[in-house]
Amino acid sequence: MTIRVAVVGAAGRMGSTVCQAVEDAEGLELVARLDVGDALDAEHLGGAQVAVDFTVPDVTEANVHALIDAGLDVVVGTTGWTSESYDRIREHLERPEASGRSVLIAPNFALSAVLAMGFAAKAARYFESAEVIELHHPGKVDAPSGTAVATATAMAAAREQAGLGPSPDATEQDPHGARGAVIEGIHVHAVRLRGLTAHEEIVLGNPGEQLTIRTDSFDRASFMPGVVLAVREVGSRQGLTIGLEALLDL
Ligand SMILES: NC(=O)C1=CN([C@@H]2O[C@H](COP(=O)(O)OP(=O)(O)OC[C@H]3O[C@@H](n4cnc5c(N)ncnc54)[C@H](OP(=O)(O)O)[C@@H]3O)[C@@H](O)[C@H]2O)C=CC1
Ligand SMILES: O=C(O)C1=N[C@H](C(=O)O)C[C@H](O)C1
Repeated sequence: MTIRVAVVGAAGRMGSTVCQAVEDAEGLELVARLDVGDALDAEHLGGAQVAVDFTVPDVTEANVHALIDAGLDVVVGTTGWTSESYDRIREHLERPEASGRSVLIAPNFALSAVLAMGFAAKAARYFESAEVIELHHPGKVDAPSGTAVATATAMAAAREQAGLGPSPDATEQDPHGARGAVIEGIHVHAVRLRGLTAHEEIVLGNPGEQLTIRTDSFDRASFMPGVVLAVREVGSRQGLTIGLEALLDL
């Protein structure tokens, strides 16, 4: 059976790549390309069953609520989500009028990134020191990346569960913010550099040793198998799913 798909943010770097991937995928039909100024209503959604949102952090949550109200299942790659915005989507999906609708939100659809996040969470409890460095193209509007936030959050949870305290750090003066953002106690550094696409390095240290976990998306093609898988699977899930790992047998 064919799944009819609408792409929101279709003119963007990811949206345009997703449109092509949907057109190339067996069993998927691209029925709508929407971007800024297009209403998310029946007229513009072209009978789509699943919408894919790659827009901007400021609008993605409102888009998802509108798409649920329009009767679609939704796959979201846009970043900027928080535990509060996830909760609002969960609440919306529990309303009787949203019965049967499902949403999958993933900060990163590349297999290498999903694995790197998993490896980092597994390793976190074994190292005194842990930091995250994310490196992206200079057109990116948010920092740190959604992937880095998810990585740090999962590592912090693993460290807390293992009873680890803060990483050692004698810094007393940092007037320029050189130690980066601190997410759940993990320092996260963001690099923006012409020529890059999407990269992340997780560094973990113990006396006399270091573990480096690195993922590189050199091309947006790296995200497409994950997006296509999510489009195919979202309709058979219940409620809100966070992370592509929920669909993979890792
Ligand atoms: N989960 C994943 O695997 C990945 C996630 N991302 C995330 O995806 C998002 C998009 O990234 P990218 O494609 O590089 O960004 P772009 O800026 O290239 O694309 C965003 C598109 O959304 C459009 N847009 C803005 N507001 C709306 C709106 N209200 N309704 C519909 N369309 C709108 C923009 O239009 P305009 O330019 O006119 O404002 C633009 O065409 C980011 O949050 C990024 O972090 C990126 C790569 C992988
Ligand atoms: O903006 C991007 O390009 C990317 N955004 C996502 C993020 O913020 O984690 C995923 C990937 O890093 C590419």
